[in-house]
Amino acid sequence: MLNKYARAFFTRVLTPFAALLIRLGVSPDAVTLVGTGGVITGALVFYPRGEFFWGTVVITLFVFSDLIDGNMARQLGRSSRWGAFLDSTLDRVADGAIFGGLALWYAGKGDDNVLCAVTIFCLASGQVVSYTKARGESIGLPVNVNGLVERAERLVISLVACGFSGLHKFGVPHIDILLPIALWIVAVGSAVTLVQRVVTVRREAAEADAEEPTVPQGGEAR
Ligand SMILES: CCCCCCCC/C=C\CCCCCCCC(=O)OC[C@H](COP(=O)(O)O[C@@H]1[C@H](O)[C@H](OP(=O)(O)O)[C@@H](O)[C@H](O)[C@H]1O)OC(=O)CCCCCCC/C=C\CCCCCCCC
Ligand SMILES: Nc1ccn([C@@H]2O[C@H](COP(=O)(O)O)[C@@H](O)[C@H]2O)c(=O)n1
Ligand SMILES: [Mg+2]
Ligand SMILES: [Mg+2]
Repeated sequence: MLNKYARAFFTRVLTPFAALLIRLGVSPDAVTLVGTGGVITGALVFYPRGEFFWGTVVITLFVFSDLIDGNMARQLGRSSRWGAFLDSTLDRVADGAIFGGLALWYAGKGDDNVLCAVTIFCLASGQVVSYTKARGESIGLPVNVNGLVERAERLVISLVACGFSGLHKFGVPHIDILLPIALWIVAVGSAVTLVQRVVTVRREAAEADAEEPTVPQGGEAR
């Protein structure tokens, strides 16, 4: 949903900044790499210590690089297969760091086994949700579904809740309840999205097999 409705807005807002980076000689790949490095640093330095506010500020500053790199590549007319691969692969790394950092908090000083498990479920299910699309497309299916909770939703729900929960350390009472609520929402939403995508791939695969029973290249069991 966000990908559909918010992307156009952020493209307009970020295009001048992307153009500036191009004029400065920065490459899209450099933005992808630096952005991911910033997200990993923010997540793994701050979240395991329960510093949710500052962790979220750092992550937010860098996570928008994911919208800037593609924008730069398109302005340059240099959208490439390599760029698409790098972008998607590093998305998975960044997501792993964000939910991994939160899981480390709950496994350590946060001391909550249930929320630790929910956070690990968010991490794993988010990665599998993305994999369903990538694998479905790699065997030649359109995978014509996005589902309830895509990556942008997972990030916005988690980061907004995390940032506000961090205000608890500055004396705002009860606000830290937002993070557990958000993690449960992301966990349930990701499970629903997974089912939506698997059902779609199953239907599309059956239709494709009925038309052409040969397994496409790269489609063998892995
Ligand atoms: C006192 C209050 C304290 C609060 C502190 C700060 C609060 C922080 C608030 C918000 C931060 C959230 C920002 C997160 C936005 C980033 C979203 C983003 O990067 O989305 C990525 C996505 C890129 O798509 P790609 O095509 O590159 O990625 C594909 C995707 O990963 C697929 O995954 P799947 O969906 O299948 O699971 C993969 O399959 C595929 O391989 C991969 O290529 O971009 C979008 O989707 C575009 C939409 C972006 C919408 C952004 C909405 C932001 C909303 C609110 C912003 C609030 C602004 C706050 C600014 C604060 C500044 C300090
Ligand atoms: N280093 C990069 C990053 C991205 N691309 C291209 O942009 C597409 C992703 O666009 P976003 O707006 O979601 O970032 C990606 O599929 C590539 O085509 C690139 O070429 N190089
Ligand atoms: Mg990107
Ligand atoms: Mg991306």
